[in-house]
Amino acid sequence: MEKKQFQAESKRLLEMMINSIYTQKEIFLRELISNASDAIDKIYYKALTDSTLVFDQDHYYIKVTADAENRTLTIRDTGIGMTEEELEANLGVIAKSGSLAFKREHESKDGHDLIGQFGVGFYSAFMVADEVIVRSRALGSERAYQWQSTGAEGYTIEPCDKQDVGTEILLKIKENTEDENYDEYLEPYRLKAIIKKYSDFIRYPIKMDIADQEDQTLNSMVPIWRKNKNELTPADYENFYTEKHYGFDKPIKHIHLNVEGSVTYQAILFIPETIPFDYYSKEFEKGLELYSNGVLIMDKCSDLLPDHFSFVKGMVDSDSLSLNISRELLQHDRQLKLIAKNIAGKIKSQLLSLLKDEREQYEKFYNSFGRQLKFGVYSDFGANKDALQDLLLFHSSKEQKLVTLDEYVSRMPEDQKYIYYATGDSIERIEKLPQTELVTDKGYELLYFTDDIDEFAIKMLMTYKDKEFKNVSSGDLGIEEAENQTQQEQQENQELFAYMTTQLSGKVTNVRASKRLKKHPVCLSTEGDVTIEMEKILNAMPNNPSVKANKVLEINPQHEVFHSLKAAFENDKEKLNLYTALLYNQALLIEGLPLQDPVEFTNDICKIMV
Ligand SMILES: Nc1ncnc2c1ncn2[C@@H]1O[C@H](COP(=O)(O)OP(=O)(O)OP(=O)(O)O)[C@@H](O)[C@H]1O
Repeated sequence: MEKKQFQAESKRLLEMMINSIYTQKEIFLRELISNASDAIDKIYYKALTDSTLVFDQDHYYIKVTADAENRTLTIRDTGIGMTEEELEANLGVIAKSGSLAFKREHESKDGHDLIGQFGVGFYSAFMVADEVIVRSRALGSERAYQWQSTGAEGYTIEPCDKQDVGTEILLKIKENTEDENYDEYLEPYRLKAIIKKYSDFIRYPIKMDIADQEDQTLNSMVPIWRKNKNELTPADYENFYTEKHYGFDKPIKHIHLNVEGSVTYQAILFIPETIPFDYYSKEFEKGLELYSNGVLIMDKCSDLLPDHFSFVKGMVDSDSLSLNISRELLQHDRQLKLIAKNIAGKIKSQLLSLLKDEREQYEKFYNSFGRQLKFGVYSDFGANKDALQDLLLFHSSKEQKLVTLDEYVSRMPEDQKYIYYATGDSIERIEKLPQTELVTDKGYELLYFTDDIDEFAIKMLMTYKDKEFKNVSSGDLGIEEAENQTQQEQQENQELFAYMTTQLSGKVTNVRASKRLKKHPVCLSTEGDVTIEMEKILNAMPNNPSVKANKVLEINPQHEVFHSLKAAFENDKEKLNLYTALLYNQALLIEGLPLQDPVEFTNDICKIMV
């Protein structure tokens, strides 16, 4: 059977390509500048093997000229140029990349990789131009040719005059429409911004006449991430941070990576010092700048950073990414996943060494972004908790400063079963909590949780180095002497506690003798998973899930008040009711919980005064 070739309707193909593959029109300039840079690189390559050719960097540049009056934009290069046949082959056939063919012939060994590979970028010019005229003179040729096209209607090629080797691409910029302002592509400052954004690290100078300055070079040219770390000073990194507008602060640390192996990439990452104003809001977008071959592909690639490191700023450059023809990133790219994983590991080890060697700096960082790390422990059902637990810090009752979990556990006395913590709005408040008395009396260290995420994160962690976490206000504290003593009181006064529990029904689930109080008469504790602090936080949420903690009113059997309760239970139930209400309200106040009826509370106090 005869095999037939597919026929492409090239007119329709071109139209489709021009109008549907790019999401942003401004990238036409990136594509044309990348082509110009490739054309210069080709001379560089040729010079490597051709001794009659000398590549003197100073002779090569790209020049962008806007003529608003005549609505033309010209991109000129001093590159290798195209012969008549090459104009025909490269610009007359869609998806034919002369650069890809060239690349296959000349293996790159020194990072001078050509950018072009798909053979479509050039046509993006038709997104902003009605007509494109290419004048080109190839290296080693005496003649120049002109390729001219209005897009879908086809093209013509004819001889023309051009003195120097290279290519000149003239775009006749479209008239404005209702939806589209094409004038901006004739405006020098706008053009400069587009060039800075995408083509800042093109190796050759990109020049433009702006205001009174002729031939101003717009791009930085040398990507500092390709430089040797030893050649760079801290100031170089700081300047880069500022120039790239990563932040207004001075970064705490930079990470310069040059990774080769199963995945190859370079990156410069920064750990900022201060929180961006929108950081903890939903407007904040995490991500790193992503470059392929020094050309910007994406300005916020979120897949490169896990949420728990969303504060990191910086860029990644890799030649091993799979791009689609619009030079946008292919989703689910395996290489990208590898890079992201690698980067997360590097950030973590940098933070760990900061914690180890520059504690003060780490604490500065932690004050800004520690909350994000704790969110990281909690979210995704704790998937990242093991990776993050050693980066956490909490205020310690013993040290009166932030300590790591490892520091806490390493100095636990042998008889201490749990890692104890207490929750509250501030350190000062927690210090006064009656529930902490027994634990601190025992000489045990206590961690203070003042951030609303703290307890949620710790519940997700459950244990650290096999030690369970214990809220001083909930359940059994695991301290034995206290256990035996209160057990007796509890049994002897069963009826009193049962009576008080009935009095407080709906408010507490139990009243009992406290194991944790030493000097204070009462406190609230909880039974079950939900603590009072968690109840407060959950109930403050917008979709109020109305979660209730099972509260227990604990009475200190060693306190004198307890004798009054016992006496009232025997002789005067009304007095006992009054005392019960008073003690319950006091316990609420200590916890920072609202009183249901403050007027009744003050009346009750007056009753015992008169
Ligand atoms: N300024 C130029 N100087 C010399 N050759 C050029 C120039 N612009 C384009 N070409 C030639 O035309 C070909 C097609 O260009 P086009 O931009 O469509 O694709 P590409 O650059 O190869 O690939 P990509 O679509 O990935 O950018 C190039 O491969 C190159 O051979």
